Amino acid sequence: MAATSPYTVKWGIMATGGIAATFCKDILTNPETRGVSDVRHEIVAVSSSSSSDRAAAFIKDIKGPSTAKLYGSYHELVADPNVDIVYVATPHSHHFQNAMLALEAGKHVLCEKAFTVTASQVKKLVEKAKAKNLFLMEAVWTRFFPLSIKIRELITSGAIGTVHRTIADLSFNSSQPDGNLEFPDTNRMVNLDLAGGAVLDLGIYSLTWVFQTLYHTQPEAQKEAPRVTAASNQYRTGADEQTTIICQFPQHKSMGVALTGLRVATDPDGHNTAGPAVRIQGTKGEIQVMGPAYRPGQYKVIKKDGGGKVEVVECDYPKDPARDNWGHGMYWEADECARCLRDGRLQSDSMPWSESITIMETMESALKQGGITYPDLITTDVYDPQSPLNTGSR
Ligand SMILES: NC(=O)C1=CN([C@@H]2O[C@H](COP(=O)(O)OP(=O)(O)OC[C@H]3O[C@@H](n4cnc5c(N)ncnc54)[C@H](OP(=O)(O)O)[C@@H]3O)[C@@H](O)[C@H]2O)C=CC1
Ligand SMILES: O=C1OC[C@@H](O)[C@H](O)[C@H]1O
Repeated sequence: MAATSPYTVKWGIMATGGIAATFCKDILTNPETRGVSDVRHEIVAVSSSSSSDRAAAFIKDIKGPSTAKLYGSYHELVADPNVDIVYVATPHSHHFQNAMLALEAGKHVLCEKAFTVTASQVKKLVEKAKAKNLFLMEAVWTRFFPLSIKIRELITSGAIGTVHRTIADLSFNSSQPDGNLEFPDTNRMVNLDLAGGAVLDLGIYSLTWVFQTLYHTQPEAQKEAPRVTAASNQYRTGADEQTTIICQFPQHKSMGVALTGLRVATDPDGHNTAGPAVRIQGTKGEIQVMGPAYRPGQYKVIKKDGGGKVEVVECDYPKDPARDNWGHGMYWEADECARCLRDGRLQSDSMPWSESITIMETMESALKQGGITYPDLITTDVYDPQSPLNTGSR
């Protein structure tokens, strides 16, 4: 029998910053290096809001195909008939306007986390995707790791009994001796105009662990939005520099604690000496995930009746020797997009629209309780193709 050829998805890349390079290098790796043969990826166009020269420098940097179209505007990218799906890799402040620009142009969308700045913006994107029969997904890559899938399976199979609590932390030590953070005030990590702050950049991962262990694993009819209690410390820019979010799921008698911050680190020495980044606690035992929460390398299963024995599972991120030994782990979410497009699915079961909305509502509530407010330009849910967020006139 003849082998079926892989389904090829044609990507258009919106923005040329750090994560765009990481993602593109991943999708340029040979899928066979991770045991995948049913889908493959092509980069057919790259756009920069600053210039087409910047797009050209980007494609050179990632050793991308010379056939890729190079655009000096996001509008040109979304108008390219050869592009199937747009990867939105701009700062979170821009996601709503940029993703809507692509959906309006009839493109499927994979949008970086945090999906948007407000829950109302996510809802508008979902409505548009539904109305136009387009695929849309928040790029929470961590959900697609074999490690995450395995842990969700362990939970649903009852391996650690009924899960009543998850504690997850993603925090970096960016403190300087003068009391400031290491980022200039204009940097996207702390700049309110770019939706800066710990929650939207890092807290989303702590919440990912809370949600994928206490919410996603529940039967559809029993999914329960959390009661949210939160507190933030504000940085001098007005962004949150440290936030703690308690998610209470009363019907399930469970609680999630999502910690995030830029003052002290989850992993102070970079060797996980301080212990797990995530603890998933059930009646029959506990799963511990060794950080960082966005890209863990190991988990442990500690059983209540395990007699002191701990199962330790290492998790690999396959590399491609033909592409400078590259392989970061973003290819798995890209493979999921390809399969959804191939199968005509508008949303992924692993990161469904309803869950993105509930998580965004959780973050919005936490930020409100922490007294964090973002400018109108980036919180509006009114789409404007000529918004400076779409035209690049910063
Ligand atoms: N999944 C993951 O592991 C990670 C995800 N991210 C997410 O990706 C997004 C981008 O982050 P990252 O790549 O680190 O950011 P960078 O600052 O490195 O890049 C952002 C890019 O967005 C474009 N852009 C458009 N307008 C602006 C503006 N006003 N200010 C700055 N940049 C602008 C620029 O590209 P151009 O000039 O070409 O238009 C710029 O290079 C964020 O939402 C972040 O949360 C980030 C890191 C890791
Ligand atoms: O998504 C992310 O993961 C890694 C962090 O370094 C980065 O700030 C964040 O955007």
